[in-house]
Formats: sequence, C-alpha cells, structure tokens
Amino acid sequence: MRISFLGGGNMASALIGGMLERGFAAADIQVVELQEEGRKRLAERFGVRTVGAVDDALLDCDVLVLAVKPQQMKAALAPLAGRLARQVVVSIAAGLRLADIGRWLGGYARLVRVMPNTPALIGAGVSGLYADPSVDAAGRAATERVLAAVGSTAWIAEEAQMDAVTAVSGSGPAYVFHFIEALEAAGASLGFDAATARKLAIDTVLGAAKLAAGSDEAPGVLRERVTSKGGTTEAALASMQASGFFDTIVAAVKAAEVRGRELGEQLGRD
Ligand SMILES: NC(=O)C1=CN([C@@H]2O[C@H](COP(=O)(O)OP(=O)(O)OC[C@H]3O[C@@H](n4cnc5c(N)ncnc54)[C@H](O)[C@@H]3O)[C@@H](O)[C@H]2O)C=CC1
Ligand SMILES: O=C(O)[C@@H]1CCC=N1
Repeated sequence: MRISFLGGGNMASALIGGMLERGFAAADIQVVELQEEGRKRLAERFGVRTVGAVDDALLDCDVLVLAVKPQQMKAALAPLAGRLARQVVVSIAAGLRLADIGRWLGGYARLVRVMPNTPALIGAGVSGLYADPSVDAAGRAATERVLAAVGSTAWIAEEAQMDAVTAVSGSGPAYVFHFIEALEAAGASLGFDAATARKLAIDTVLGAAKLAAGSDEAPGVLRERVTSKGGTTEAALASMQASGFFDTIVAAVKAAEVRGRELGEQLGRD
C-alpha cells in the first residue's frame, strides 16, 4: 500500500513515525511539504520521498492523507482538483466537513474524515474515523490499516460527531500534558529539583493510565481506592472540587467541540 501526505508538519510526522515503527516501508511513503526545512527534516528523520509541490508520483498512491491546517486546506487542494481517481483521501483536519473538501477537490467523494492524536508517534494513538457513504469496504479497510498501525481506531456513525472526537481525544493529549505541567510545578514548589518533579509527575500519569486501561473497574472506583478517609488524597480532591476542577475540564472539552464546528462552518463558506 502506498501512502502520500499533503503537509508534513507535527501530525504527519507523528503518523509517519508510528507507521514506520509498525512495519510500513519508507519507500511506500511520500510527502508534499511547502517548507524546505520541513522537507529536509522529514527526509533525514524518516527516509521518505519529499517534494515541494504535488507531482504525478505523489498521486500514485492508495491513500492520500490531508495533513495541513484547516485554514490552509482549500489552497492546498487546488493543485489536486480533477487529478484524483482511485485514491482514498483521508482528511485529518479539525472541523472541516467532507462535503467542503470534496467540493474543493472539484467533486470527489472517496473521502474519509479521521481524527488521530499525537501519541500516534509511539503507536499509542486513538483515532475516530468517519467515511463518506460512497467509500467501499476496501477504501475503509485501507484507511483503517494506516490508523491501526499507530494506535486504536473507532468508526463514528455520524460526521457531526467528529467534532466531539476532536475535542475529547484529538486535543486530549494537550489536556493531559497540561495536567502533567501542573503536577510537576506543584512538585517543584514543594522543593523537588526539576528532574525529580518531572519524573514523579510523568510516571504517576503513566502508571494511573495503565492501571485504568487494564482494569475492569471505572476510573471513579480506582480514584476511591486511592482516597483514604481523612487522608491526603481526600484533602486534595476537596480542594479540586472547591475550585471546580471537574466542571472546568468538561467546559474546556465543550469549548473545543464548539471551536471545531465553528471552523467547519467558517471555512466551509469559501
Ligand atoms: N497536532 C495535533 O495534535 C493534531 C492535528 N490534527 C490536524 O492535523 C492537521 C495538521 O496539523 P499539524 O500537523 O499540527 O500542523 P503543522 O502546521 O505542524 O503542519 C502542517 C504542514 O503543512 C504544510 N503545508 C501548508 N500548506 C501546504 C501546501 N499547500 N502543500 C504542502 N504542505 C503545506 C506546512 O508547511 C506545515 O508543515 C490540522 O488540520 C489539524 O487540525 C489532527 C489531530 C491532532
Ligand atoms: O488544536 C487543533 O486544532 C488540532 C486538532 C486536534 C489537535 N490539534
């Protein structure tokens, strides 16, 4: 299977790195990237073919992943219009709706909308996938093969739900990193050196996530098991509750979902 990327930034790099780790061949991967520095970095890091503009070789692929920013998409698709025939086109852009992408491609429907996340780089991503009804089983399977190489996958029933996937798991790693930053800062302010504070924070999040992933019990039950009556955790959770921690997270995820829909509506007017 040959895979081409339009845009070779953060997310394309995370996907390519994960795919190579999972046995995809560098010779089967190509990237069109506008920035010369970006092209050099991709070629050196991954050994993939890079080009500065769309050419016929780039389009000779089974799956074409659209990995430019939503605001860059319309202009980036212009050189592709009318040149696609069999490729499954997979957009990972936040917000953008398949109908608009298809229109910008000059009328193309073999489209799948995917929302991955950056832990794909280490094979630990999670992606939501939604295919245009016209995409056949082979097209869906090809898309799933790419994303399954870099983590778990879930097909989503309605395209409108893709903005919620974006808000929960697409942006989600940033919320977790922010939590790690806060835990690390707390450790440092309690007197640990930077390296120790970071290790305690990261290993705690890693261990807790692994415990939750491997357990039949809900995260809330696991939380209760840490919380001794009259103990330290209870004091911390009471402080979190008083400052609205839980509701803050829920509101933040909802803000991301609203922003995804706004992006789709605004950019789709073009
Ligand atoms: N960063 C993340 O965690 C995630 C990002 N996404 C989506 O992935 C897409 C890419 O995001 P990032 O990788 O973070 O952005 P980025 O800015 O790192 O990468 C975009 C790349 O596309 C290149 N580019 C722009 N116009 C181009 C064109 N016409 N032809 C070729 N290359 C062009 C840019 O030079 C840049 O290197 C976005 O649509 C975003 O919504 C989806 C899931 C997670
Ligand atoms: O922040 C963004 O818009 C992209 C989509 C999900 C993660 N990063």
